[in-house]
Amino acid sequence: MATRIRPSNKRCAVIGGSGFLGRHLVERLVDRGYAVAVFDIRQSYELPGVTFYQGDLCDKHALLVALKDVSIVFHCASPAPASDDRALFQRVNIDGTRTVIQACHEAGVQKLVLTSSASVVFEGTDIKNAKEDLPYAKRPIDYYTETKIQQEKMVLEACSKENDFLTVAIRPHGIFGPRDPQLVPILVDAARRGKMKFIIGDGCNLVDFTYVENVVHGHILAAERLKTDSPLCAQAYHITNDEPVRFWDFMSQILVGLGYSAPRYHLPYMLVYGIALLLWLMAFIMRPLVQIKPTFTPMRVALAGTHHYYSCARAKQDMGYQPVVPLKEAIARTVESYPHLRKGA
Ligand SMILES: NC(=O)C1=CN([C@@H]2O[C@H](COP(=O)(O)OP(=O)(O)OC[C@H]3O[C@@H](n4cnc5c(N)ncnc54)[C@H](O)[C@@H]3O)[C@@H](O)[C@H]2O)C=CC1
Ligand SMILES: CC(C)CCC[C@@H](C)[C@H]1CC[C@H]2C3=C(CC[C@]12C)[C@@]1(C)CCC(=O)C[C@@H]1CC3
Repeated sequence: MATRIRPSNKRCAVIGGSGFLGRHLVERLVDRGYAVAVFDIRQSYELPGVTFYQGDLCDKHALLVALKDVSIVFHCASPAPASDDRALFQRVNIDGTRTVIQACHEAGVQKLVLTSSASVVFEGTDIKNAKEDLPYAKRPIDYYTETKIQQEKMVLEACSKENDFLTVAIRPHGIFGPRDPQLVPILVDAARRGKMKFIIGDGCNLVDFTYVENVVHGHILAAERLKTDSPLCAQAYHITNDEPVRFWDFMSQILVGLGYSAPRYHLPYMLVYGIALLLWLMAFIMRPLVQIKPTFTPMRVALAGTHHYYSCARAKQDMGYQPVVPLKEAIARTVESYPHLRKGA
């Protein structure tokens, strides 16, 4: 029988490594002495120790070139949730992830770490300190979440000790930090257009916002602790800041830090949700004629007006996870990193 040569444990690939989370992950991996291959549809930066492979993860042949001699693959590519494009989510998150698994098998990759999402259990109603054993959402709030569920199931089911291929899923929630193209820019855009005067609901709902470096730390711990005899095989792990915060306090701290006023006036949750649903339906019907992108989508309103925070006790127990940057420090670093989004800039 031919002996399979084991690729170096310090050679890994980051699929989606040009993105917000992916780039932070790549930078940390390089600091830790890994040789990194980035596979992405775009190249957004250059870094010593990193080789870029531009391609679509649905293309197995392109992937195989990037995965040569790689022992660990981090899969953190996805279309943006805001794209709301069902066919695209299906193609990239489901068909594409199937292709990633096949390519890993063919390239002799030993570990696959998937970036899933804590939202896989979120149905638009309160979630308080949920553990990972909560069932997947039966009615996911959008196509993005629907395909993240199927993606996670597929990756965890692919775990096979016999075939020397181990998998684990990380479920972050509300990632934020320097270079994030979503949370802070969307918030500032809404504030600049005078849309951040209102608090949806009573403003007491607790939410997890997780600093990007903590999410990166969770991914690297998972990869390094994933072994045949470890409890991590085929498991999902919440990775949070472990400091649930009032959604509107968090938004206010970012806004005030950047020189904008904090939202003050309360609006009933059901009223705003109803309006958002109506606007979403109108945008959907008019899609062939005109592209409308409402700020307050039903998904964002649900996220802004309900409790959704998660226990990371399993990650603490199985991989020794602890957040490395506390929330206060994380908010300060984030605010400082967006000088161009300050009021008046
Ligand atoms: N941002 C957040 O709050 C959260 C994000 N996540 C997950 O974390 C992961 C990373 O998210 P972000 O860094 O925020 O997103 P991002 O949009 O900044 O990065 C995603 C990257 O994937 C790449 N990509 C997309 N389609 C591709 C394809 N077909 N082939 C190759 N590359 C492709 C993009 O070019 C981009 O560089 C995603 O899987 C997302 O579902 C999970 C929970 C929360
Ligand atoms: C206009 C305001 C009411 C809201 C502005 C902030 C929002 C853009 C963000 C607040 C919570 C965020 C969040 C995500 C994206 C950005 C927010 C909606 C995710 C949907 C990103 C992908 C995930 O997997 C789950 C995240 C939950 C929280």
